[in-house]
Amino acid sequence: MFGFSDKGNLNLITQALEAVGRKMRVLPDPSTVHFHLPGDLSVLVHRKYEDFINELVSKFPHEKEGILKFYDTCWTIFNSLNSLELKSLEEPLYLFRQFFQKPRECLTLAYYLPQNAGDIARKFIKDQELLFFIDAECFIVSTVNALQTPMINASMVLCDRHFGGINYPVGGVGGIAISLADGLVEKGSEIRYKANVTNVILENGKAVGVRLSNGKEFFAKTVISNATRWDTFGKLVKEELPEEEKNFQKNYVKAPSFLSIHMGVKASVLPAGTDCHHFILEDNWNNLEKPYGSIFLSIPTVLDPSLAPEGHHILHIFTTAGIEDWEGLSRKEYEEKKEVVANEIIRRLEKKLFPGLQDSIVLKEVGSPKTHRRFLARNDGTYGPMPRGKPKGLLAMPFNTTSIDGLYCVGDSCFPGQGVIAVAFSGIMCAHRVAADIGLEQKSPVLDAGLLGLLRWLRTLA
Ligand SMILES: NC(=O)c1ccc[n+]([C@@H]2O[C@H](COP(=O)([O-])OP(=O)(O)OC[C@H]3O[C@@H](n4cnc5c(N)ncnc54)[C@H](O)[C@@H]3O)[C@@H](O)[C@H]2O)c1
Ligand SMILES: CC(C)=CCC/C(C)=C/C=C/C(C)=C/C=C/C(C)=C/C=C/C=C(C)/C=C/C=C(C)/C=C/C=C(\C)CCC=C(C)C
Repeated sequence: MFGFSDKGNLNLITQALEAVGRKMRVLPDPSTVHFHLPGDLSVLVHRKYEDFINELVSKFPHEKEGILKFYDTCWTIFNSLNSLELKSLEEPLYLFRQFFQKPRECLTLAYYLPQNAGDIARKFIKDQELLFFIDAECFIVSTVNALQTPMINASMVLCDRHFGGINYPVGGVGGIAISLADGLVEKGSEIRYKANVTNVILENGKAVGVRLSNGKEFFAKTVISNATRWDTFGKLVKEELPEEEKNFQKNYVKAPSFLSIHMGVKASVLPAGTDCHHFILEDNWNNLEKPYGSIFLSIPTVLDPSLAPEGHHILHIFTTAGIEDWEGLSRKEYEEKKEVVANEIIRRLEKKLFPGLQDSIVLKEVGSPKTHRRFLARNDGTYGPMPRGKPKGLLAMPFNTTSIDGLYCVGDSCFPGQGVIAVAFSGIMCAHRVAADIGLEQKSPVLDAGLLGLLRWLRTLA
């Protein structure tokens, strides 16, 4: 996980837990990911920045200068981000204060806001294989290539992995939700589980509450939806799609979902010193973004052996997959297809990394895009938004307010997009905007109207 460090302003998981009086024990991951790429290009992203740069330069010595310039630009952006107090970019008083206190940093961010990582990489780097590598660097966090990945988001992940580092919460990532929920309840909140919202209740065009599938209704001053914008406006709000959302859907499509395999294997199948995270694209760069084209693999027991019985490891293997492949099958066909597709992926891993993998399996569970759709209640099981074409960086991403008074959105279909830290930031922004709107924080209605209008107009330019 990103966001778990004890320094800077971007350790948003640490901060969220702290806010509710919780702290989790974490184990530092010595690397972010081990890339296994076409042409037997192997790159380990070490935690220490210098080690990573040395490794990358050793593979592309002729591009040393370009590599340094590209990643240095990322650091300029990251340092600007990390120096700001993170609050709502839709709240003008805060925004002006930040511009006044940190003009250089804010202007840097404003300058890079409409730009993408691939264009910047091309300014400094000519080697096509290295540009493909930058595509892979972006793809693992955005599900699209570098030309479609906003530079701010790329900089955030390409630097924070070295600054705050990747850290593993002992006991597993499920502990994060449990700790947050415990802390919230202790602070006086109430959480309703198995509460399936089917409607946002509107009164005179204002959101005033929600209705559940069991018919119960809840009323409030403010409704915040963490469902995707496609679900919020396609299912929960029964009105015609507002113009703002039409614009969002014009600029963004649903990213594919995942096929996920969770396996328990005999420990002996992994060579000593195996890294925790791997990304595998065997022999054709053109397959990077294709469904089932590349394979993600995490082995959490490398860091936290207590998760599996002694002598065993857990493998979480996943690859992008679209819902359309999995619709219209009978139960039997569906189960058979999961088996066939999973076995093929396991065969590829066996060939590339772990000979004997198939015979070492003790337990195997396969989830399809339908599983993601069912258990996460996400439209088509989507991983999040993906630009339809080449985006203008983050310019078109909607923030938290919506065209319906009293209704706000958070999550990965809001600025700045996919990723736990990204959605945590969208939560912080939303909390601040709501606090201003209900009178808990300062606000200026005149400036609000001006800024929100300006942002709306900027989005139409993208
Ligand atoms: N790498 C991974 O495997 C992984 C895993 C999980 C999350 N993530 C990150 O998390 C991000 C997603 O975070 P998010 O918060 O936007 O989405 P989310 O899907 O994690 O959270 C949305 C929540 O809303 C609930 N919900 C949806 N519809 C509902 C309804 N009608 N009624 C009641 N509850 C409803 C869901 O159950 C879910 O708990 C992704 O972009 C991804 O980067 C990554
Ligand atoms: C408003 C205007 C107009 C202007 C103004 C200017 C300014 C001031 C601006 C500002 C801005 C800001 C602050 C921004 C922020 C941003 C952020 C925070 C971002 C973030 C991001 C993040 C991200 C993207 C992340 C991501 C991550 C991820 C996705 C991850 C994932 C992972 C996975 C999938 C795993 C892997 C595994 C393997 C390889 C195995």
